[in-house]
Amino acid sequence: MPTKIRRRSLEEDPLAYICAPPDGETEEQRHVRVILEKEAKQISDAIDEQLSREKAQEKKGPRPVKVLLLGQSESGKSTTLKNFQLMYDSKAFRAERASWRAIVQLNVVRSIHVILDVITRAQIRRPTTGEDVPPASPIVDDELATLKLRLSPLIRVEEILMQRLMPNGPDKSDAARLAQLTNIPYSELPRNVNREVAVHSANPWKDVFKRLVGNDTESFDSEKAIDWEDPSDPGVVLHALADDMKALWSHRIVQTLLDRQNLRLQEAAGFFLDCLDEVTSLKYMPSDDHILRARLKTLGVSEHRIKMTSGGMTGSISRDWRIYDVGGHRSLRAAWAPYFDDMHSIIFLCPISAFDQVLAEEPRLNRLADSVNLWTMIVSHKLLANTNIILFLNKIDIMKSKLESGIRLVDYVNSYGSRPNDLENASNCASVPCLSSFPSHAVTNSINPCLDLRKKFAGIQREHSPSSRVFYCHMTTVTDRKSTQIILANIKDMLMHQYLEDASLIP
Ligand SMILES: Nc1nc2c(ncn2[C@@H]2O[C@H](COP(=O)(O)OP(=O)(O)OP(=O)(O)O)[C@@H](O)[C@H]2O)c(=O)[nH]1
Ligand SMILES: [Mg+2]
Repeated sequence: MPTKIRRRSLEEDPLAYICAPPDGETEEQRHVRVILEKEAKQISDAIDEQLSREKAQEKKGPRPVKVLLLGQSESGKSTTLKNFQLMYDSKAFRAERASWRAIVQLNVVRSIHVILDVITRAQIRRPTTGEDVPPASPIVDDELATLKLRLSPLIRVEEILMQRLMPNGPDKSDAARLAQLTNIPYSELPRNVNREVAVHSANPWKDVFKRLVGNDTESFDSEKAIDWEDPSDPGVVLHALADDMKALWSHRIVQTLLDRQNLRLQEAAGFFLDCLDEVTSLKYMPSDDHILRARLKTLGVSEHRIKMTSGGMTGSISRDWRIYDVGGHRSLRAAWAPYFDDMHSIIFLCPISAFDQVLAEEPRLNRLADSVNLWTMIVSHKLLANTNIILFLNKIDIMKSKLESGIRLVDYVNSYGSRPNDLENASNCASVPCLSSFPSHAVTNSINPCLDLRKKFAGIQREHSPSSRVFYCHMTTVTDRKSTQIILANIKDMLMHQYLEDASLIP
């Protein structure tokens, strides 16, 4: 029996609104949610304790500059952190290169599994009776069926990679959460479609991958870190299956099937099928760009310490920075709040290209609408009243290619009207109703989100901030190193300057 739960409004309690249970929650779902919330509360209390210990410690020296990355899942938070590391802690970034090789390999296997699932569905729906299958639906021929069979060793590759990544098995709490959200037992979720690779922040990143790189912690340069002679290295199987994977990806029927299902794999996170020659080569080592494009979901909150130096008229100054990367999945957002106190700056990422998508964890909620709800919650939060807010309207590259391919904004954003379907117009469109007023259960066609995103987000910030504050907005593609590094360098200098001003070191 669905239980009616009164939704608290954004004005009453923004955080409760954002974390509110989905409409029509059943008793069983409520039971699982209550257990998970209890777990989350315990974690949150432990974080509070840890933070107050750290604060006591910090009083002994100069305060570090603290930056919190926020935004929904797949908005680009971890990718922004990677850019920071690449620029200012390149030794640590290099040390992780061998580990990212495994993630890229997992990403490749995942994309292939998505295709194999599509083929399986097409085979099941073979039009023997003709019911509910369009007459022009492509039939999986023998060649494709054989290719599918030949690629079955990839299941073993995935298992080996997952075992190395998570020697203690998948994170059960995440499994429970995902199962609860989809109503399908976790063990029965389609392989690789919903089972995203995720590593909990409690597992230190490098420790997880020591298993891949061996015990020599000093051998940071990746060539030496990998045992190239290891016959069980997943790279060997991937190399052997490279031609079959390429044949599958370029197969006419596969492309038609993907098209029919509106599956735009090229725009999905962790897409590497267009460079299979490179990523399946025997001595493959991911480039910086591949690392930025690799997808690994974040669970929990991880803290990254980087020493930053800023030069100026008064000489150069070094400070410790703490950058916090959080998981953006809906069930993980309750862990954000303990970090709000004492934060210098928030970088909030909104993937604007997601205007035509819904949240994986709440399929009735448009992703742009979710970002706007989150944004409203963040800017109106009292604990963040004096925190700088930097907004990244991210994934501009995907936005551009979507608009160019004819995906019509008007189909998702009613207020866009008959304006031309291009990026410039999309980002300059004015006169739009307040996004936060549209119902969260609305499906894309009936919502009325604004298209003047810059103006709209800035307007919400002005309207909802408890007091006036520093606010910057950038249109970003954080997988693009060059443009992102310019933006991050500016942010670093701005925050350092402000830090010194606050400490009265600059008049
Ligand atoms: N094309 C493109 N891909 C991007 C961009 N920003 C991020 N991505 C990719 O999107 C995927 C998700 O990015 P992440 O940084 O892992 O997202 P996140 O916000 O940390 O997600 P969670 O950890 O689930 O909260 C990765 O594969 C990134 O490479 C962008 O501007 N353009
Ligand atoms: Mg992340």
